[in-house]
Amino acid sequence: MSEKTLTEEYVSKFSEKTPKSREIWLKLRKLTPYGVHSNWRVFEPHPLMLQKAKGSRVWDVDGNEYIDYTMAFGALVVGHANPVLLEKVKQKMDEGTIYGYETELSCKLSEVVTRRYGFDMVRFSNTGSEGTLLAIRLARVATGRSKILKFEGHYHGSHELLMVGVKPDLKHAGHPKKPRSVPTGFPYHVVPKELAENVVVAPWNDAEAIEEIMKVHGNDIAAIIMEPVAMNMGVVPAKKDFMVFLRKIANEYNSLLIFDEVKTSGMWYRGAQEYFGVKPDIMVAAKAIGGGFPFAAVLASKELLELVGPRKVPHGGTFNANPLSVYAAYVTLTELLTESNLAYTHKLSEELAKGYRDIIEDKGFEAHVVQVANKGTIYFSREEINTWRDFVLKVKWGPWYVWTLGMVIRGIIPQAMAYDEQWTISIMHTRDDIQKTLEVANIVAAEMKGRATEAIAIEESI
Ligand SMILES: NCC(=O)CCC(=O)O
Repeated sequence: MSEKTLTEEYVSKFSEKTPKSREIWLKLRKLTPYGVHSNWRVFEPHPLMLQKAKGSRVWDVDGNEYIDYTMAFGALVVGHANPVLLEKVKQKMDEGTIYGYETELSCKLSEVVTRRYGFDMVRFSNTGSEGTLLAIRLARVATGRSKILKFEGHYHGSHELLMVGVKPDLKHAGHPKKPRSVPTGFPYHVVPKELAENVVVAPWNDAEAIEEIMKVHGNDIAAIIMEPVAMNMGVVPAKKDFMVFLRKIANEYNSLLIFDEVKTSGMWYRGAQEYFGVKPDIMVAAKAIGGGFPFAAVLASKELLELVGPRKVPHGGTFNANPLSVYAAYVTLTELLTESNLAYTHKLSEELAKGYRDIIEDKGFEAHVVQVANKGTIYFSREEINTWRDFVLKVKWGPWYVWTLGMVIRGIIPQAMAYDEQWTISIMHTRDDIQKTLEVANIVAAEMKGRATEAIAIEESI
């Protein structure tokens, strides 16, 4: 009888520990595709079904406790069931959940948000997808141009306008310096050809390539949109001089610069502009700023945002600025995601990264850690990852999968359970959590050392 591989061993242990998750998932799979309500939750052999959460911890339906670094894909920098927030929101709920009217608090929150991020005006909605949709619409109307430049591998939500070059299959993606506008879902054309043609795709962190692309398309580009730290190929920050270059070239061609800060707005007090020293024309903030409630904000100058209005640029949404999300965001931004609390998350994140680096060095793994503010990931590759192509071609997925399972079966969810995601550290994580995580990481690494891991192919997760 052949011996089990470590992958097989961990998959068996995972299944043994989570039978109820599996049972529910098998039922759910008959009712919703892949048994998940967001494609990002697909996980082999089955996703976890959670029961409850508190602080840095989550519990699954089998009663297993985990230290969680998914933090709802970064939406929970305040931590699970933050007591300060919940106490207030529970009381607020007695006053009703949604009105379809503005409130005094939506006015106060607009003041807080515009002051914090340094813009004249703001429009609220619920999700990052809605936010990037409005940002693109505004840019097109403001410039009278149709084309958008985005970066290969960057994800801006699940709408057709930007589901191009998101996780392109390299067989179809063309030259690395001049990527093709591959629609997501290829070859099924989820995104109509006419829409994909209006999206010009460029390589991340490659100023030379962008200069050439802008020479061809620059006068038709309404906006350059980016995640300032690319979050769907692990964690790939813009190089600082690249960011300065993007601001400059956008100005040169009269294109707008849009920061999709769905994830980065929860990293620094003033968002990515604080870290990069570059200010966008339009900022889309979401996830963490709502404290775990659906909330997004599109920020821009008065000149740009005043294009929105009846018989002008359409923008609506029944749930926009609903009193619960608004109150949650207000408490989150004024009491919880303070400068000192965010600095605390950065410190823990640095400690985690250092601990992981020590383990990698000690075990001689072909891997490295990237950490920025309260986010980070381990790449099973020694080489630096700067672009989507690097990510696909240089990172090994077998060790990543084994590592993730090895941690999960010992009570640590090291990052969102998708290969392209990262860890998020909340203000409710503790030094003790980091310590425990590193102890487990040491055990998993010791088991992995010297054991081969099966090569696995990466799959589109959207
Ligand atoms: N980085 C991608 C996400 O955060 C998406 C989560 C989801 O839509 O479920």
